[in-house]
Amino acid sequence: MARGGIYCVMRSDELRNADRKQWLRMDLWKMVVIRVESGINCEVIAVQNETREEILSKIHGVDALLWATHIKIDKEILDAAGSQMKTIGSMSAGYNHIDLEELKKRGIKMGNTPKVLNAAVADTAILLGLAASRRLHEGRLLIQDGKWNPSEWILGQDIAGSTVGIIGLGGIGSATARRLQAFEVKEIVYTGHREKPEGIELGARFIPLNESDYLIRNSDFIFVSVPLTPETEGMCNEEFFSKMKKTAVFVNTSRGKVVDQKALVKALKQGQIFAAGLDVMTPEPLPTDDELLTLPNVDVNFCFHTGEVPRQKTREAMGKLTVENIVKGLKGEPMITPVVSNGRTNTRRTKNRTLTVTGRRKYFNLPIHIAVNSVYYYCVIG
Ligand SMILES: O=CC(=O)O
Repeated sequence: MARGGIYCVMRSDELRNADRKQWLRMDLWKMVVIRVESGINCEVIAVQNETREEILSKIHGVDALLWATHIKIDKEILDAAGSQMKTIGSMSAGYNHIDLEELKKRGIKMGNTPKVLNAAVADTAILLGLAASRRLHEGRLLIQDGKWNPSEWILGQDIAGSTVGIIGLGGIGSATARRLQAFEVKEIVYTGHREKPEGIELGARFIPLNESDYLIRNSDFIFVSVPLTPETEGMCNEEFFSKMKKTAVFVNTSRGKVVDQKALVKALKQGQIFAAGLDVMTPEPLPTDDELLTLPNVDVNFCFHTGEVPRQKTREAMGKLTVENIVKGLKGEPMITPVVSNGRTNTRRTKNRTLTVTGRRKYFNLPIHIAVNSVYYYCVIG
C-alpha cells in the first residue's frame, strides 16, 4: 500500500549543523522543501547511509524513487519497492545501473538528467586532458620529493595544433569539442554510430566506427564520452592502446568499465601512451592500493567520478529535473527527459543507446540520495 502524508525525517537543526561537505545535500533538500511548500503532499525520509540494505529496508510501499546513487536498480530493488511503484527519476545522465528491461516489463517510467551536466563534465574532461598532458601530477610528486630540476623536466604535450579524437559526440562530447576550439587544436575527429549535425557545426570530422582505427592512431588526445553499454564495455583495451601514439593523452569521463583498466595500466607503464586523465575508474571507489594510483602519468579527478558534482548549479539543475520528471510521471504526464515511458523505452532519446544494461556498479558515496515516493519524497543522505 502506498504511504501518504507529509513526513520529514531530516530536521531543520540537521540542516543548520550541516558541515561543508553537506552543502550539496542542502541544495537538494531545499528543492524538496520547495516542492513540499508548493502544495505537494510529501513525505521525506532521510536515510543516513548509502547501502543497498538500508535502501531495501526502507522503500517498501513507495510510489516513486528518486535515485541519486549508482547502486543498481534491479529486480530486487523493484520487488522491495512493490508493484505500486511506477515512477523513477534517476539523477544521472547515464543509466547503466538501471535494468531497463525490468522497468519495461513492470510498466515503470524512468527519466534521467541529460544535458544539464554537459558543461560541467566537459570542463572536467578539459581539466584532466590538460593536467595529464602537462604532467601536472608528476610535477607535483617531483617537487614533493625534492627533485626540483627544471632543466631535466620534459614538458608535456601541446594541445594547440593537436589532433583530438572524441569517441562519442553526444552532449558531453560536443561540449568538450566546443571548449577545445578555444585551445586552437588543429582538427577534431570523432566517431560514433552516425554523423552528427553538431559535428558539422563544430567543424569536427566524422570517422565511421569501422574506420575508427584512424582516430585512435592519429589523435594526440582521445576523449571518451560514450555511455556504458554491452557494445562499449571494455572498448578501450590492449589493442586500442597499442594503436595510440606514444605521445597521446587519454581522457575518460564516461564510465570506468569502458576501459580495460589492466590494459590501460600496462600502456601507461610501458610508455605506450603518454598519460591519462580519469574521472571514472573500476571499481569505484578505487582501492587505495590500486596500481593506477602508483603511476606518475595518471591524473585522477580529485573529485572521484564527479565530473558534474563540483558545480553547485549543475547539481541543482540535475536535482530539479529529476524531481520534475518524477512529479510529471506521478501525474501521468510525459516526463521532460524520459528514458522509459509507460513501460516502453523512449526510442527518440535512446536511439543510439543500448537498452539492456546489466551488472552491478558499486559507486562512491554520492552526497545526495533521494528516492521519491509518490507525493512523498524519500531522501537517502549518504
Ligand atoms: O556519471 C554521472 C551521470 O551519469 O550523471
